Amino acid sequence: MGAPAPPGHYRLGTLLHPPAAFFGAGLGGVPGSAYAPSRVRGQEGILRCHPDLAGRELQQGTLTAESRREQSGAGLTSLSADERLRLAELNAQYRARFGFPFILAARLSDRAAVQRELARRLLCLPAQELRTALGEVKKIGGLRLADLLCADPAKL
Ligand SMILES: NC(=O)N[C@H]1NC(=O)NC1=O
Repeated sequence: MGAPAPPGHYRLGTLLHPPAAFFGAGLGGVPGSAYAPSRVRGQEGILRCHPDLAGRELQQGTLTAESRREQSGAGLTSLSADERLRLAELNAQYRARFGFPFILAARLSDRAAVQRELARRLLCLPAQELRTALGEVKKIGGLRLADLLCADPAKL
């Protein structure tokens, strides 16, 4: 057994053996109850398990291997100091506005698009943003699962 994941991380295992909240309160959707407070709390809890893009964990080298690979693929490991600062400011504004970190499937993006998308989504309404962020979590999980199964993500 390895060391437990540092706070603020989710591990692949949590995507593959998720708590009931992941599918029940989290990503599933029973029409009519989608905005019950406990459901929203469960969903936000899932989002808060994600590390910031180009955030502290990346700088400190404490990201999971999967996150590091994804963030590196989007060019977030080779940002200039200015780009890093700008992203940190936007991440902080986003977290202050929505109460959870900005989430994007980094493997489907690049450094310019990450910053553009972060600035755009900062202006969205909270309920809409919650849906978008959960959609990104699904994409990240789907891509990781496809890797494990050596499958085409579009066919999962
Ligand atoms: N905040 C955030 O989106 N983090 C994640 N996204 C991704 O593709 N890998 C991550 O670590």
